[in-house]
Amino acid sequence: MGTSQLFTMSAQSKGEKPHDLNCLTIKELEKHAELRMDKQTRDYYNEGADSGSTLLENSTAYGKYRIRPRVLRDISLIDTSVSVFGKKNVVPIGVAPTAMQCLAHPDGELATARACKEAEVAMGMSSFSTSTLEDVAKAIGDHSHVLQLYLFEEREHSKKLIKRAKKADYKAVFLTVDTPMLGRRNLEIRNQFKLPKPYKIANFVADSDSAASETAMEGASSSAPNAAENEQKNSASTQGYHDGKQRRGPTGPVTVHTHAPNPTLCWERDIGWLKEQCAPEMEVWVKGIATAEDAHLAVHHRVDGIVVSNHGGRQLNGALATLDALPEIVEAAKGKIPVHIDGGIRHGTDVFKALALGADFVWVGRPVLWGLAYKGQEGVELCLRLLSDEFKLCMGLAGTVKVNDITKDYLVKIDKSGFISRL
Ligand SMILES: Cc1cc2nc3c(=O)[nH]c(=O)nc-3n(C[C@H](O)[C@H](O)[C@H](O)COP(=O)(O)O)c2cc1C
Ligand SMILES: CCCCC(=O)C(=O)O
Repeated sequence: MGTSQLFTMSAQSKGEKPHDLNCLTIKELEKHAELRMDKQTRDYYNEGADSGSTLLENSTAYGKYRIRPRVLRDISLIDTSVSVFGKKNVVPIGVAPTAMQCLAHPDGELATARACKEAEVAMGMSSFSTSTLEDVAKAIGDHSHVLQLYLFEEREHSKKLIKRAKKADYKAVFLTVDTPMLGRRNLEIRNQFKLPKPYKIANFVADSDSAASETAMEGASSSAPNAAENEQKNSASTQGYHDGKQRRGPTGPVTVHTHAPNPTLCWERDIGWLKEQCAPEMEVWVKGIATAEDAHLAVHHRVDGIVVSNHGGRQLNGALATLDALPEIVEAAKGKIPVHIDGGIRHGTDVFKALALGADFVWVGRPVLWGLAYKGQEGVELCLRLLSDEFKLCMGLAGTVKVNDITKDYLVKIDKSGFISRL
């Protein structure tokens, strides 16, 4: 009997799920997903803006740190759990909001929600999902779910969405603030990305006032009387945002390319307004903070929390990797509001390092999409299990038994010449 089989049986005998011997790491999950996704989806999910250097650095930044493990500490009882949005989360890991999950698997966001419920992990739901926010809320039950929001220039759409989110028991709104314009994603442009039939940007189909709005999503039904016209509008506006020639006010049907980027967003007008709309049921967080200055402003405008994010390297290429931006943001906000982080997290040790540098919680984007493409709900569960198991192992081998024990004392920074510095 091979060692891997033995390992599998030992996991099973403890009542844990058996290993998937074809997929033991997030890297392997990425490879499996690559084979299962069509080119348009693979390019849309995996690419970063411009040369993709920020996308790459989000992951490689973790390699600048090494762990200082402590020993002889009785780590037989490790508690990886934390509390987020008033609920227990079994690990300090959540599923970041990513758009259009039906591209990866027909069950899309519903499969992700069921996996999050099973794994007891919080889910971020994109406004631009291919399932409605109500259906996702039903699928996740009373486990934590938050709604990512693109605040549209057309406030009415956003108002309705917020109302629906409250009713569906979303715990918070994550306002995405790093998309005043759409980042330049060259593969998306070259592929002339469109959501294929029969999928729809589900939240705005239910919300639409007319058949025109319903059919004008990417992948519009050709049976609509004005489908051809809308199709044309869609690709024209996509082009307009990508080449930066002009900004049209986003009137008409809600599409990703016309409505998500909002160049008018600002602290003074929009945060107060959003807090009013969300109170008292839902918290307001800002997702896409990259500097101490903006962390101070977030505290000043009394948001409930921050997600340090560069949108997975899909917006401003050349921006700092999120892990590199984290320390100054933690210094500005720690103890005042919670600081979460996303971008490039591919190992349990990455989660440990982000927490050691002061993050309270991490969110994971692409690996979940890869899990979805690999095996739907089961694949997302596998993704979450790999990261959770690795994180628990890291905690134990580093000599920590509680998430709160993880501090910068457990890390050193190592530069390119091998010089090691304590933090
Ligand atoms: C395919 C894709 C779609 C995304 N869609 C959204 C979205 O709708 N709203 C949002 O705020 N962020 C979106 N993001 C950004 C993620 O929430 C998150 O910031 C990022 O994926 C984290 O980096 P990671 O993929 O390296 O984990 C998207 C990311 C990807 C890869
Ligand atoms: C305007 C983009 C909407 C989806 C998204 O956030 C992404 O693809 O990164």
